[in-house]
Order: sequence, then structure tokens, then C-alpha cells
Amino acid sequence: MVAKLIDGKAIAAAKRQAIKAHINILKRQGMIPGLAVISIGSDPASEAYVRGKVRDCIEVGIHSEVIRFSENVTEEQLLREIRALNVDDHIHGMLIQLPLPEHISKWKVAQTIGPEKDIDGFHPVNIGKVAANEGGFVPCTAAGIIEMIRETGVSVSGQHVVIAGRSTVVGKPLALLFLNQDATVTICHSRTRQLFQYTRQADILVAATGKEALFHAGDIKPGAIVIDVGMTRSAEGNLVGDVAFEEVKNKASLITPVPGGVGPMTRVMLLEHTLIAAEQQRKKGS
Ligand SMILES: Nc1nc(=O)c2c([nH]1)NC[C@@H]1CN(c3ccc(C(=O)N[C@@H](CCC(=O)O)C(=O)O)cc3)C=[N+]21
Repeated sequence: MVAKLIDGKAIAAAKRQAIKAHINILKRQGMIPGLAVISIGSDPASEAYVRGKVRDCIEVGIHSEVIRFSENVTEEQLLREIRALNVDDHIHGMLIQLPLPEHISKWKVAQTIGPEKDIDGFHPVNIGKVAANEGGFVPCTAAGIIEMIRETGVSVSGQHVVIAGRSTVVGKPLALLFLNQDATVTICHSRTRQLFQYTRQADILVAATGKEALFHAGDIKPGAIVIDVGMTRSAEGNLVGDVAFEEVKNKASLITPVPGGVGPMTRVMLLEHTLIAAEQQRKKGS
């Protein structure tokens, strides 16, 4: 079997067009959705992501603001900026670029973002809503993965989803989202014994370990759906996933490429969440 690609880049492009059309309607009604991105430090990779986000916003007509802080910004300075954005009427969504410096508490940051503007799902209210299956914003990567699978038309109900990785932004929220769709979910992580015994049982495998080409053909169930969240820069400078794509593609039924898979979906979900946040805040305001 040769797997069909789940073309994240193409799905994201189509979604961007739909979002753009929707925003045009809002604009005619006098509303411009606004996104603030807070970026701390000057990591070149981080800078590239931020520039990408700004470009995406321009393409669909979202007003964007980037707030840059140096690596040694104090926690209080950061929290003050977040509080200011919470009451800024031009801003409907905010994203604080991860990772944060060691001296800043991610949990304090999460609690300070107004839940209605928390489009990357950091705030405890949003985490709670997702756990209770009551909506709520989820991290854009997790949302993008769910959206990609929805696009394939495959029902996840009753399927065994194995997630390798338990991060707050990917593994954990994704497990809840799949559970909410009636999947059977196994979460594996760095301390899991016999990791590959689990992955071989997966109808849907989500590889989010950050370990370059960890999963090979022998670790995958024939016909599985394989979602590769990994994004490591190889020694040759290429972007590589957690999955040995060339061999696994002959065993899976559907597979996401790296690049061009989960990455573009993450970016487009940021736009969609900003649009949703803007609409929700408009309803509340009127
Ligand atoms: N609060 C927060 N939320 C995030 O979602 C978040 C974050 N912090 N910090 C940094 C990481 C990284 N990230 C990426 C998203 C898309 C691509 C992307 O579009 N990648 C392209 C390739 C880009 C290239 O070639 O370098 C692709 O996979 O096709 C990459 C990286 C979001 N992050």
C-alpha cells in the first residue's frame, strides 16, 4: 500500500480563503479581527514563526500586533502587557510564543490571559472546558490535527488513537479532543516501556516526540493514519519529522508530510481562532 498524503499545506490554503471571505463580511459590518503576538527573546526560529504569523494575518485581513520583549523581561512586565491586551478593543486574540524564559511562570501567564482572548488554549478555563467537552479554545497545533483528520472524512469513533508525546500544547489536549470524539486513546511518553508495542496497535498514530525519524515501518500497523508533529532541523539543515516518511508511507493509508503537514495547519488555526474570538466578543459586546 502506498499512503495518500494529507496535504496540510493545501487544506490550510483552502481554509485561509474561507477565513478571508468571512472576514470581508465582518469588515463590511465594521469589525476588524485583531491578533497580538508576544515574542520574548531573539531566537531566529521563533522570529521566523512570528513573521509567518504576521504574513498570514495580512493575507486574510486580520489586524496584527507583535510585542517584542528581551530575554530578561520581568514576569511582572509581561503580565502587565497581557492585562493591557485583555482590555484592548482592537485585539480579540493573543498568543504568547513559547518557549518562555525559565524565570517566567507559564502557569501565571496562562491565568492572566483573558479566557475569551486565549486563542492558543493556555487558560485553565479553556483547559477545563475542553476536558468537560464544552468547547473552549485548544492549542492551535492540536486543533489543526483534528481539522486535518476531519478533512479526510475518516470517523475516529471507536478507533485506537496512540499519541506519542504528552506536552501541554499537543499530546494532552489532543487526547481529550479524540476522547470527545469517542476514540480509544493511549498516551505514550519518554518513560513509556515498550513504546513500539503501543504504536503497532494504533489505527491513528500521532508522533509528537521531537525525535528525528523515531518511527519506522515496523512500528506501524498496516493501513494506519500517521500524523507527524515532529519538526527537527537535521544536520543537513532539512526539516525532518518523527516518522521515517519514505518507508512508513508504504505501510500507512494516510500520512502527513514534514514540512507541509501539521505546521501550516497550526498557522491557519491561529487565524480561525482569532476570527472565532472576534465573533464571540462582538456578540457579547452588542
Ligand atoms: N504559543 C505557541 N503556539 C505555537 O503554536 C507555537 C509556539 N508558541 N512557539 C513556536 C512553535 C512552532 N510553531 C510552528 C508553526 C508552524 C510551522 C510551520 O508552518 N512549518 C512549516 C515549515 C516552515 C519551515 O520550513 O521552517 C511546515 O511545517 O510546513 C512551524 C512552527 C508554532 N509554535
